Amino acid sequence: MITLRTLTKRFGSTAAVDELTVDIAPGRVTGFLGPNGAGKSTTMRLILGLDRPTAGQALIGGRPYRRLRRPLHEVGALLDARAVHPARSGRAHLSAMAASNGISERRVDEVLATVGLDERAAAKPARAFSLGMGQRLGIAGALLGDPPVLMFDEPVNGLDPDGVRWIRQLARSLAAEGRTVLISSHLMSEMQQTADWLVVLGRGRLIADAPTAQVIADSGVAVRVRSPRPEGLAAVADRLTAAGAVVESAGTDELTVTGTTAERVGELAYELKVPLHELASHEASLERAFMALTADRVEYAARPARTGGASA
Ligand SMILES: Nc1ncnc2c1ncn2[C@@H]1O[C@H](COP(=O)(O)OP(=O)(O)OP(=O)(O)O)[C@@H](O)[C@H]1O
Repeated sequence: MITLRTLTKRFGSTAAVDELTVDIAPGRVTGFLGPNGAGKSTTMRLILGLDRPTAGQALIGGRPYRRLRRPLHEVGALLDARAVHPARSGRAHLSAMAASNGISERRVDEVLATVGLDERAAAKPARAFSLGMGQRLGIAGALLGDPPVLMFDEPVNGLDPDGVRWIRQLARSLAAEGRTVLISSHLMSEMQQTADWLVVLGRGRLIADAPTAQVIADSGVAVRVRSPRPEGLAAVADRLTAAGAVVESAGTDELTVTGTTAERVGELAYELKVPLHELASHEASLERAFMALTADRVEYAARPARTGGASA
């Protein structure tokens, strides 16, 4: 269990993490989401005692990191896959970690096998590692002490589709063993498949803490609208935005709308005399749910040119 209580970290006038209170429970994969700069990495660093909070607490199994007696056996983390000495081999890196924590060389063999690094790959110097091999080595390091709590920051970064699937299965099996698994990622389709639960941050604040399926269901259906008349479509978009719907434009002839119904869009198009070539409802994806949740909390927003705003 990871427990955050009014956790706050300021850098000058920026609140990177702002009074964050949430529990990350064992036995499930929790996806940690948020736009760039939302505070995910800072939160993970605070949990690991790499930064000191300005206020509040981050606890692992009820204790702050600095009070853990055998940290490697209580929490394992992959934060930066490049944080390995470039001249050191993967095996030497893990052996050094193991030796300084009273862990046997046999466990090094075990974790290398778990992450799929064979003898030859593990003998290479870290500078010769691909990004994917670096991620696997980082995960091997996180698993070394067989900890009940695991945190992976962007673990699928640089992995090929096989590697992505492997991470998904690993995360799910670690959670099924009753461990706490916290994973940050920007790949929404991947998180939709991997995470049972989501914690979503926006500008350092908690904006969702709910089962993945609920976050998606709450965002409702997405309505796709196509018209050969860009001006007419822009007028429909403006009216929908004014009524509180979230409108995204894909080019000048297509909109995706959440927070309304296909019926409402059809009536509006009829009222404004806009011919439609397509009007269809789809179950929302996590990608769309995420955009709706964080629309007004992104640091750098790209606004659709014709609709005059994507937020409601
Ligand atoms: N050492 C630091 N000094 C000053 N500001 C910082 C520092 N670390 C982070 N920040 C700021 O804190 C905020 C949160 O950053 P953080 O890296 O935690 O976000 P993130 O959600 O992990 O983003 P990303 O998805 O881009 O990795 C940002 O505004 C960032 O610029």
